[in-house]
Amino acid sequence: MSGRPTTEYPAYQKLQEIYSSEHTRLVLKDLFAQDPNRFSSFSAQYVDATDPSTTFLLDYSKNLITEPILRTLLSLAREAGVETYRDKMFSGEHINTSEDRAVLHVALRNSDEFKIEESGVNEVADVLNHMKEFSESVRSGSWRGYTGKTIDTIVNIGIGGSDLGPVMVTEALKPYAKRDLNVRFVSNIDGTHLAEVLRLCDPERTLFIIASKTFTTQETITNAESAREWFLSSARDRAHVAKHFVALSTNTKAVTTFGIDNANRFQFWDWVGGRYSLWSAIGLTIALYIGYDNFEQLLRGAHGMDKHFKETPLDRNLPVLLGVIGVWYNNFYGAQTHVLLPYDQYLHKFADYFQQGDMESNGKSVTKNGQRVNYQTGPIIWGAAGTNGQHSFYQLLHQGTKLIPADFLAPCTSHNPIGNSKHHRILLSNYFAQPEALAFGKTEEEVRKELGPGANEALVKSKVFEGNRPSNSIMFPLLTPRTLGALIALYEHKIFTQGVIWGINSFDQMGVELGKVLAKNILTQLNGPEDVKGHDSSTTGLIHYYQQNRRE
Ligand SMILES: O=P(O)(O)OC[C@H]1O[C@@H](O)[C@H](O)[C@@H](O)[C@@H]1O
Repeated sequence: MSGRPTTEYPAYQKLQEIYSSEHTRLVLKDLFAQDPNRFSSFSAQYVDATDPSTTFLLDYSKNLITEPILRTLLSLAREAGVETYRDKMFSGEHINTSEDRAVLHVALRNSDEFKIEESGVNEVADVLNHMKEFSESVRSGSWRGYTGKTIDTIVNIGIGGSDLGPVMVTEALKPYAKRDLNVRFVSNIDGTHLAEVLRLCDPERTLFIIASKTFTTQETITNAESAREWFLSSARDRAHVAKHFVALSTNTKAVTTFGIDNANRFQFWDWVGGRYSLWSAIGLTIALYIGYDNFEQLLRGAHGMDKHFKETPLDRNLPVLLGVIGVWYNNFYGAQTHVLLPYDQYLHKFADYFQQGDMESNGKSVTKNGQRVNYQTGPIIWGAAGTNGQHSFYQLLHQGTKLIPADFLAPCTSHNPIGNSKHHRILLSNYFAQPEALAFGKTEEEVRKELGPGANEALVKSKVFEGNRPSNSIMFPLLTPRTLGALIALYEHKIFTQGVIWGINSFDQMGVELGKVLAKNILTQLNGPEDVKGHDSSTTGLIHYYQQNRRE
C-alpha cells in the first residue's frame, strides 16, 4: 500500500520471468506425480490460539505453483510491505489516505489485546454492552411494542455493507437462531422490496433496524421513511416510533432528525468501513437473531484470525498465502475472475458478501499515489452454493476457455444430518470430486478407451477434460459462529494483502459516487420531456421512452 506500482518490485519481474519460462510445464498431474508429499507441503491447518475447536484445513496443493514460485510470491508481498502495512493497520495509522482514516475493523473484535490509539476505540465495549442489553430484552420479550406485544419480526433496512454482512451471517448461522423471531431485509430502493417485506409484518410486533453508517444513503433513508409511514398508519402516535425504530449509525444528528431516540442509536466510528462493519453495531440484527453470546463468538473467531495474520510469518500466514496465490493467477495467468464455492447451503450468501468485500476494496485502477496502474488489480468475485452450480455454470469451469481459480469450502459435519448424514456424504463426495476433476481432467486416451473403437471423433474431443484448473479447498469440522468469524477474517486479510501488493487503497470506494450524483440530477428531470437536459442522445432517448410509456 506504499502506492508503488507492483510491477516495479524485483520479485514481480522475477515472477514474470518464471511465468514465461515455466508456465507450460506447470501441470498439476505432473507436479503431484513428482512429489508424493505435495499435499503436506502445500496445506496447513489453522487452529485458533485460544480455542482449538475453532480450526480449519486449507489445502492449496492444487495450485499451479512450486516451492520457488511460492517463495518469490512471498518476496513480492514482503517487498510491497505487507508486514509493514499490516502493522500500520493494527496500530491505527491512517492507511486509508484518501479519506485520512484509520482502518480498524480489527478493533471491533479485539479482546483488549492489541493496543490501538484512535478516538472511539475505547467506546467499543460500551456499544457491545448496549447491543447485548438491547438484544436480550427483545429476545426475552421484555421489550414490548406500542400495544404491549412482544417483537416477532426484525426488519433490517440498509444497503451495501449495512445489509450484506447481516444477510450473509444470519443465513450462515441459522442453526443458532431464535426461530420464532423472523429477520427480514430491505435494501433495494425498488418499492417492491419494502412492499413485499411489509406484507409479512404486523406493525404491533415489528422492530425496524435502520442501518446506515452515514445515515444519508438515499435508498436506506427513503425505505426508512416509507416504513415509518406504514407503521404510523397503524400506530398513529409518533411517540410510538421509539418502540419500533432503532438506528445503527455514526451520524447522531441525522438519526435525531429522523425521529429516533438517542437511547436507541447504536454508535460506530468512521474507521469502520461499510464492507467491514458486520462486527460493529451493524451486527445488531445478527445479535438479535442468533443471540449476543453467539455474536460474541463470531467476534472471537475473527480475532483469532487477526492474531494469526498479525503474528505468523508470511510463509505460514494463511490470508497471505491465499492473497499471493490469487496474485499469481490475476497478474501472470491473466485470470479475470475468482469463484467462491461453499458446499454448505447455509453459506449461500458468502459469494454475494465478498463481491462487495473484494470488488469494492480492490476494484481500483490508480495507485495510492494517483498513478494509473498498468497491471490487473482486483478480480471479479462470483459464486454459488454447491451442488447447484454444478448443474449450471461448472460446464465452463471444466471445459471453457477461461481460467477460473476456485475456492471450495465445506464443513465435515452438517447441522442437518438427515438420512443418517446421507445427504451430507453425497454433498461432500461432490465437494471432493470437483476440484479433482478440475485439476486432473480426463485425457483423450481415457475417453477413447471408454467409448470403444470407431467412436465419433467430434464426440471424443467434446468429452476430453484438459484439467490443470487450480483450486483451494477449505474444510472445517462444523460451521459454528467462531469458525465463520475466522473464515470471514481470513478473506478480509487476503483482500488486504492483495491491495498492498497492488499499491492501491483498499478502503475507499470513490467509484460508487458518480452514478449517485447523476441519478440525483436525473430525478429532477423525470416529470416531462422539456425537463430532460444535458445528456447524450442515448440517455435522453431512454428517459423519453419512460416518460411516454409510464402508467402512474
Ligand atoms: O451504511 P451506509 O452509509 O448507508 O452506506 C451503505 C453503502 O453505501 C454505498 O454507497 C457504499 O459503496 C458502501 O460501501 C456502503 O456500505
